[in-house]
Amino acid sequence: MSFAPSPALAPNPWVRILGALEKKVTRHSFDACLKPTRFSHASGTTLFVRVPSTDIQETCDRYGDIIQEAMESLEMEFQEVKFVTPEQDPAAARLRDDGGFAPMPAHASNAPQGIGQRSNGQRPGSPASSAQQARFDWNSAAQLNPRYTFDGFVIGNGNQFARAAAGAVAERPSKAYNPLFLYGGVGMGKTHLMHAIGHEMKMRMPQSSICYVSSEKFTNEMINSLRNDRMTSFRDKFRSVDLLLIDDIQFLAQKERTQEEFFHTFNALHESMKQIVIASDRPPKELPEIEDRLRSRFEWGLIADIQPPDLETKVAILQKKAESEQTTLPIDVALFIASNVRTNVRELEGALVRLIAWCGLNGMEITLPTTQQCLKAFIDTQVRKITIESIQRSVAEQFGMRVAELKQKNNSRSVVVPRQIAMYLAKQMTEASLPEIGRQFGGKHHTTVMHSIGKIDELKRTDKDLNRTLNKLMETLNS
Ligand SMILES: Nc1ncnc2c1ncn2[C@@H]1O[C@H](COP(=O)(O)OP(=O)(O)OP(=O)(O)O)[C@@H](O)[C@H]1O
Repeated sequence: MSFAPSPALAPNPWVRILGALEKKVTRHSFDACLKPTRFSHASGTTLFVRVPSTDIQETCDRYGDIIQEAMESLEMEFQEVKFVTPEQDPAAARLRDDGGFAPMPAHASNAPQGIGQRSNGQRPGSPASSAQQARFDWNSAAQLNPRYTFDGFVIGNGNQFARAAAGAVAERPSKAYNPLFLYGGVGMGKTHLMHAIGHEMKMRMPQSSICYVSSEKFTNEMINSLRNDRMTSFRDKFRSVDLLLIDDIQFLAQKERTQEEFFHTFNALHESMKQIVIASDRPPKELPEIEDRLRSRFEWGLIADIQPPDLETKVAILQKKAESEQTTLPIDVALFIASNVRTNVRELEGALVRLIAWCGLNGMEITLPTTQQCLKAFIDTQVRKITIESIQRSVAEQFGMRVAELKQKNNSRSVVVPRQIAMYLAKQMTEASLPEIGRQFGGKHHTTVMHSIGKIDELKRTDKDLNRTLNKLMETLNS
């Protein structure tokens, strides 16, 4: 029997399963994780269900057993449910290629009223639902993570200024600070704060259109629109929002055409008193490959940084996250995790998720000894973790230069070779992707990183000195 969906007629099997699940999980878990999901498509006996983020995907995967039970009790012929993020979903990819925005347009989800995001009131397939002819339906596409709220954000010394600024912007959009520019290291809560602004504004002004987009997605969509001669609808779409939340702005480095387009989007929104919030891994003045006119606009409003959390804040974050998982975390356990996981809040959460799952699966209570046992390998890797920063430091020391020089736009041989070596080591010794490596070297394009790695690979075959240097650096980093 084939379950290929015919959007207008086929009953939505996922909605029936959700109906059953609603009775089996807590209201909080249902609202946070299951409610934002959408039926994507069916293939054979597998149902594909779209989730807005990998976090939610991980949590939904844990419901495998009760989903199985629900399918059996509903006498469905499906064997399995696969949760896919918009990036992993072929159906979403088709929409993206079509120039639509990646996640879950209301007409693609066949979603029931009352579950998930608000409907825009249009009938699926009606002429007005076409992205070409109607204003883009930001209600269905805002992509806000339901867990990233102000309530779920723990305030500490390192983030209180950014949190206060975000609160002011959400309360008085375009009147408090416009733009608000948030910056800070990896996993420090910039995205969380942006989404929280979106949620708060939506609550205060339900009719407002909110767009959260990474600069990478903005770029990709612009390229698609250029290719398909749809720039007018692209512009209309982004210039029709009341709140634009744009993440990872550093990715606009060297993308001149996208910077130009974003410059006009920024001006159009600012002039019409719409709020703009920008997040970046560094302050505007350290974005050398962003045009001056754009950088100066980033400095128009308020710039707020987020510093790494101190021990107390990390403990409070862990307890808050445990609470939302309905788990009690003893204080000694929270202190142990907080003092051993030193990288960022994302890793902190990773350790907690692992601990809860491990204790749950083994039927064990969360105590200090079980935590030490469960997180041993995790913490060992943390201790040994080689980062791009540590590579940059070692390479800079080896060549008697400053780390900043490795990131600057300087093409003299004395800088290019150490930079290529550092990029090569970053690829070999960390799990960072090419774009991430490029990002940490002053916003270099991933093709530049690829070229650098290729160059070192090639030289290594004949250059003994280079091999000696590489071995020495690897030894230092590993020790
Ligand atoms: N102060 C905080 N309170 C509660 N949770 C936090 C806090 N800071 C960070 N987090 C959590 O840490 C995780 C990573 O945060 P987020 O994705 O916002 O980081 P980011 O700064 O945007 O990182 P990146 O630069 O890698 O995108 C999220 O799950 C977020 O909820």
